[in-house]
Amino acid sequence: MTVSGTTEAPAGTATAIRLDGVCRRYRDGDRTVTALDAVDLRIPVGRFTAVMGPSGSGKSTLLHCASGLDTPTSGTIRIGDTEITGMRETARTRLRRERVGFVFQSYNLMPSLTIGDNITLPLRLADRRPDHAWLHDLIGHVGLRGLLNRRPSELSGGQQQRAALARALVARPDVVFADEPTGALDLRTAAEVLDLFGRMVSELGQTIVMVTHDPVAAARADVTVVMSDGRIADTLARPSAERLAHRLARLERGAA
Ligand SMILES: Nc1ncnc2c1ncn2[C@@H]1O[C@H](COP(=O)(O)OP(=O)(O)OP(=O)(O)O)[C@@H](O)[C@H]1O
Repeated sequence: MTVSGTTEAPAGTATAIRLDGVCRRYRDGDRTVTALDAVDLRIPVGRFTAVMGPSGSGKSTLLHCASGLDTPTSGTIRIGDTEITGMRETARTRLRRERVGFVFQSYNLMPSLTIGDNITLPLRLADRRPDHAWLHDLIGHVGLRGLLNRRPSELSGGQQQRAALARALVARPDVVFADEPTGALDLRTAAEVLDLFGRMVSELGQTIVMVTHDPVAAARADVTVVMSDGRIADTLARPSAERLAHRLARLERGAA
């Protein structure tokens, strides 16, 4: 398993996402902001990886670049064996649709569609037929059987986030990226959603990458990548929430 201070995948584990020397700079008036500063990172297949760090440390930029939503200024990114840097926008869009799933803090379900239609939307967008056995299993896993004809506004926050996870998984993506997925949930519901993420990893071998501010959420992951000033400060295997909170507090005070 990964240990503090390294950014290697655990020995013998395949790599789902690989970043080499990734920089992302933004122009801000006459200033340049370096959001990612020569990041090298391996995200292992079939593991739950959390990304945390102080506000402005580059977590969202890392997620957007690694998922192909944004393009780095320099460096290379691979999803599996496919290098996504240098791809045209249409090819990247297709790759995201086929191989990447997303879960957002605000669920982003379509209010006018039923939960069932929300979950299968990625298949319709990709013009793919549903695999009915998988769909049946998936809906059982996320505990939404019996709620498929409801609209999102008729579900609790936790149920909506479980629907969003099912939508992210329906096309069997290589990796699911989750951006603060528990940010809008109360503690108990957040714990239930994190349990579900953990089960998708341990039971289905799904690769999940989750950006979070919350040390308690990050502590549920197999590996936590801690960011600071656009760099990776640590990669920690199953750290406790206390250790992560302490690490974050030090980084927020500006200590290394
Ligand atoms: N579009 C942009 N234009 C200019 N600067 C940007 C842009 N997007 C991000 N930045 C800057 O890049 C740095 C990293 O931002 P990023 O959003 O990745 O951090 P973060 O760790 O996700 O922050 P938070 O936890 O507050 O969401 C910050 O200094 C931010 O102000």
